[in-house]
Amino acid sequence: MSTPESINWPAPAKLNLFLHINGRRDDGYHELQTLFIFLDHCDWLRFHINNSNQIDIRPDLADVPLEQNLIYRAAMLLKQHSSQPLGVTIELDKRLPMGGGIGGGSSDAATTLVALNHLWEINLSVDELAELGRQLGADVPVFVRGHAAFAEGVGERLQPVEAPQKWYLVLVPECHVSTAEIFRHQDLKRDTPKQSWNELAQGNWHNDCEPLVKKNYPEVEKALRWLIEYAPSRMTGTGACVFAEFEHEHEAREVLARMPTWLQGFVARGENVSPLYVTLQQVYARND
Ligand SMILES: C[C@@](CO)(OP(=O)(O)O)[C@H](O)COP(=O)(O)OP(=O)(O)OC[C@H]1O[C@@H](n2ccc(N)nc2=O)[C@H](O)[C@@H]1O
Ligand SMILES: Nc1ncnc2c1ncn2[C@@H]1O[C@H](COP(=O)(O)OP(=O)(O)O)[C@@H](O)[C@H]1O
Repeated sequence: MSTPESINWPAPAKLNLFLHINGRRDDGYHELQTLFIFLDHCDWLRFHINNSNQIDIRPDLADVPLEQNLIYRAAMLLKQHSSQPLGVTIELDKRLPMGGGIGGGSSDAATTLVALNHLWEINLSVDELAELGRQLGADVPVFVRGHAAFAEGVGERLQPVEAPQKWYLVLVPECHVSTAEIFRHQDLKRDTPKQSWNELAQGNWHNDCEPLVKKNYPEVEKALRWLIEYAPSRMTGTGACVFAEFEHEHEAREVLARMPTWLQGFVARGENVSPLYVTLQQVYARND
């Protein structure tokens, strides 16, 4: 029988199939409309719980001090909801590129909240976990809730949607794009009119950050220029990753096989239900 220790918890990537920026609020945050889906391409976390009152993460993340690691911050936030000396050692198998616009850090945080809520027996509701997630970053709640969603406001108003299931080829340019830097930039386009979900569901999607990121990061421009020869292509989030959509896996793999050595990428299936929730259901079923 498997023990809680032997479970690998997925932290899936996301794509923003579109990212429309509708304006800027007085506090500097941006009003946006975006469509989140998950990918079956994940970081993997293993949780060894104990009573040490300590949070350890192995291995260290290069360039991210422990106190800034979103996994550590998520565990510390959750721990405040118990009076016990809760501790954990977390093994992280990091596969998602950092600063790539596919949400690896936010997803790691969400998986930590969901898994430790169960393993530490804290039993917060999904709404309470999503609220903790919101304190860590704009993208954490969608990963906590675990369903593809149309997001509005500054990203906090989520409406679950069913996106058609497709395959994606994601290219990972060799650069990190800072979300804060892009949102601060004076040349960012911020005037896409708001539309209803019914209008947006018809298509005509774009990413308002893409022209600026292409201009400032030649690696992104080069990757898009290569990919667009094979299929309509777009950037996710504030970059740097770019993606193309395919009906069938073999079509995406054929393009992957043609990828020149100066590019890196992967093929993944789009998911409406996060792989995290598939794992959580399996854990519940095992405990019944
Ligand atoms: C815009 C998205 C789309 O998915 O970009 P990616 O990070 O995925 O590339 C996200 O919502 C980002 O979420 P996340 O990366 O969690 O952002 P946060 O840590 O909350 O904010 C980083 C910085 O981005 C800016 N920011 C973020 C969200 C927003 N609606 N308006 C903003 O202006 C703020 O300056 C903030 O300081
Ligand atoms: N566990 C984590 N995984 C990835 N990045 C993290 C993590 N904890 C903190 N960070 C910080 O968050 C930044 C954004 O990470 P990530 O979520 O991967 O990118 P994006 O928001 O562009 O999709 C990283 O550059 C890193 O400094």
